[in-house]
Amino acid sequence: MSSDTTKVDNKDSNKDDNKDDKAWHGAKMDFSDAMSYGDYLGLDRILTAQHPRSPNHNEMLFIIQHQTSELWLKLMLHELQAVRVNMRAGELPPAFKMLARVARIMDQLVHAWDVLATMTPPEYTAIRPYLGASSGFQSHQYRELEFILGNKNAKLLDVHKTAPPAFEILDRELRLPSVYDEAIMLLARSGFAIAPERLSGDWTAPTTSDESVKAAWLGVYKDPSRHWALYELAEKLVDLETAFRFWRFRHVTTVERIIGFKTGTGGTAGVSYLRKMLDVVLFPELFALRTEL
Ligand code: HEM
Ligand SMILES: N[C@@H](CC(=O)c1ccccc1NC=O)C(=O)O
Repeated sequence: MSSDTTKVDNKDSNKDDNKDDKAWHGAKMDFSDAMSYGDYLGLDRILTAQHPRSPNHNEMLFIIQHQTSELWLKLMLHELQAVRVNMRAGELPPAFKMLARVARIMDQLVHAWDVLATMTPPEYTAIRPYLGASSGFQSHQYRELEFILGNKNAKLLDVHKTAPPAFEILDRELRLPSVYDEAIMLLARSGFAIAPERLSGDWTAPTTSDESVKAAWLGVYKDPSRHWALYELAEKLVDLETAFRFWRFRHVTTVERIIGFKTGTGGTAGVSYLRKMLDVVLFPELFALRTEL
């Protein structure tokens, strides 16, 4: 009896298997004259760009972790450049959508540390001698992200002086108003009194807290319904900065877990340098005002 049941079940599942076999019926199979998935995505280039230098199994993880991070950085920069254009044009809803996307990408990069943290100190020690003086410190896309968010530092351009395209891009970004500078210009255009020196001139300096800006954001937070768009903008920026802080924290804790307090391959003190970066505040007034609400 029970074997009969089994038989019937098998028969049924075989039938289902047959159905599954045909599920792809009609799929195009010949791409000799048509663009395929791999063609569209340039997979021949992306999937042949992993060149481990050590004989160690774990180097593939290290390479792919960084390559995928650079792709996400590329998308973040693409979105933030459009955010800036939209803010300048007063088109806030599309800017909100893009800012939300950037914060979610940053969250994804925060969680990506879980994958890298599966690499133990001995595993990394086997790879590290093959990295030479290379380091994330030299990531021009990361530096551009810091700059577009207002954490400017002209001295950090030096590392790119022998790589002309990256140098030019960073030099240009250094001189442009950041996304946060654009937000402050919006405050001014909405009628808030912003100190004139905060609205013009040298954009190459890192963001510092300004009393007039803080007073303006306070005005927004004290009457959200009257200034809804600015309120929404402020909260989107706070979301993004919060995700970025988590990323910095996961970086320094993962680095400490893997290399302890060794000097970095890029020449900095390592963990103590990365710990200092935890003090960076991208949008200072947006955090400072909270004490006063
Ligand atoms: C085993 C994993 C990692 C270790 C041991 C490590 C270590 C370090 C160290 C020591 C520094 C300081 C600069 C130096 O002297 O080299 C640094 C900077 C940096 N790393 Fe990593 N890192 C790791 C993974 C990553 C990953 C996955 C990324 C993602 C793209 C990354 C991005 C960066 C960036 C952007 C900087 C510059 C930070 C700044 O200037 O504020 N790192 N890293
Ligand atoms: N700075 C790291 C090396 C490192 O992590 C790294 C090396 C080459 C390419 C990307 C890297 N990732 C981030 O810094 C170290 O000191 O071990």
